Amino acid sequence: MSTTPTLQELEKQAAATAALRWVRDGMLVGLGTGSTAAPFIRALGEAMRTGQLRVQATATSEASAALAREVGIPLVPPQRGMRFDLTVDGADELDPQLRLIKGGGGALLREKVLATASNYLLIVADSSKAVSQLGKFPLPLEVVPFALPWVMDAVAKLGANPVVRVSKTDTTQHVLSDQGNLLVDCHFNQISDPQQLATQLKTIPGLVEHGLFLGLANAALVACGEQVQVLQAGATPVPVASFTDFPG
Ligand SMILES: O=C[C@H](O)[C@H](O)[C@H](O)COP(=O)(O)O
Repeated sequence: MSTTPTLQELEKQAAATAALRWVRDGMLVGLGTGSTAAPFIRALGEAMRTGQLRVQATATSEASAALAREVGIPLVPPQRGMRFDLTVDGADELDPQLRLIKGGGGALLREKVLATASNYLLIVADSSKAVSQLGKFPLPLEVVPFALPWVMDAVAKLGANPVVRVSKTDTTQHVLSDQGNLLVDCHFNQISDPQQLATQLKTIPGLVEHGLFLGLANAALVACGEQVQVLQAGATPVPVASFTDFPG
């Protein structure tokens, strides 16, 4: 039984489909995780099936790798010297400087690894993700289980209310990342200085990674209804149809 898609689902689809314009034949592509990255992976698989594009890819999660295999995108494992021409990923929040909160789907560690190893990080998002200040969305952390109590104490001292992520269907079960680590969602409400917070979080032992992505995104495709705008840090948004500054 098919249901009518919500406006948010249509926006995710529109942003994801527009991202195909950034892909060139022969690229090594990083595949993001989540409900906006997934339609991009499907659209890329379809473009490969019809012979429009040939690419290789690496995925930021087991879920995205499974989807990529399903739609026929060849996957390559991580290796020395590997750089991605393009990574396409979602975000939980993005601000006008293209600073991001990511990790709502628990994939922040692999996502940050690929984002850092990419020549171009393209974010795809529905209109609800664009904010003037980061922090309404709880900041995800990936934490080694042994270190949990001390990490919780340390982030509370930074002004957060930290909550260990549990399964939506069984709240007695902790959600684990693909690496087998815990996820902690830090409720700050607002993050006035993301760079300072990122620096402080990096000093906490056992905190493997945090979901602040600063200075990593090159552009974001944000859909508002059927219109997709290209956002770049410090630049006026332009409609995707008139954007020409592609990578490579
Ligand atoms: O860990 C998950 C990722 O950071 C996602 O890209 C992020 O949570 C956005 O996901 P969605 O596109 O489902 O809103």
